[in-house]
Amino acid sequence: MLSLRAVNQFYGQNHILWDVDLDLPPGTCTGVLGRPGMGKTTLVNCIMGHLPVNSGSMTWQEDGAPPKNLLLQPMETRARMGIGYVPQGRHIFSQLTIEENLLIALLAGQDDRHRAIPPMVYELFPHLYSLRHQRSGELSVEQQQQLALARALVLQPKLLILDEPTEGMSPWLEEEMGNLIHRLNHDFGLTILLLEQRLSVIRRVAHYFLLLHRGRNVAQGNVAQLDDPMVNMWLTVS
Ligand SMILES: Nc1ncnc2c1ncn2[C@@H]1O[C@H](COP(=O)(O)OP(=O)(O)OP(=O)(O)O)[C@@H](O)[C@H]1O
Repeated sequence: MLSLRAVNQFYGQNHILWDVDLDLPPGTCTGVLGRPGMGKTTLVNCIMGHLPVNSGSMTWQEDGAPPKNLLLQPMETRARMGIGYVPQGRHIFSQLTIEENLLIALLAGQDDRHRAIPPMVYELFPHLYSLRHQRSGELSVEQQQQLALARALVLQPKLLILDEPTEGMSPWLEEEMGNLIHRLNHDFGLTILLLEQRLSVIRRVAHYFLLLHRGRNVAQGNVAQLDDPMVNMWLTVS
């Protein structure tokens, strides 16, 4: 579905991503791990087109369709092509109602396929349906995270990118979020790229992992290979 090869990115003179390779096969869930500041969000910003890539390639391919050079697609087109994004910190419009937040997200679709909020959104989040006329700023952390997810789903993405979805959540809510991510991946067939500090979540829902350290992928593979020595070397903060 998405392949990155030798992606490099700079903030001014600072070289942030170094030759990053990543493959996201359709229907898989991949966790991106790393200590704070190691380049996870920068990588996603490059995929979404929020930041320019200095060198390397990004190829998007859907079943039976010819591959597309993602780097040639403007930011708005990437969302329409099927890449959904839930940013860290959610960034919902707190003065607007739940429904207004969802309708604004729908505007980005700009075509006949995206005229109404798809039924699966309120099926997944029945609470949001009953509260749909409530201002988003009045929602709990969990409900706000659900809204951020729902907003990314209104354009019915094929790839969903989640940046720290369990941030600020209790262990119980973390488990609920894990269930939801698993459902989106397993039952709805979404390909998922999950940036997550909590190893328990990655181990539970991801098939593959990519470990970033100072902007380089120092390890990647099947999530079963993510053992304690690797965790101690690259993830434990001393
Ligand atoms: N706007 C910016 N201008 C300059 N440098 C930046 C900018 N944003 C991030 N950086 C630097 O890029 C590096 C990678 O940051 P990034 O936010 O991608 O890391 P991260 O792994 O997502 O961290 P976190 O887990 O804290 O979100 C860091 O050294 C950071 O200081």
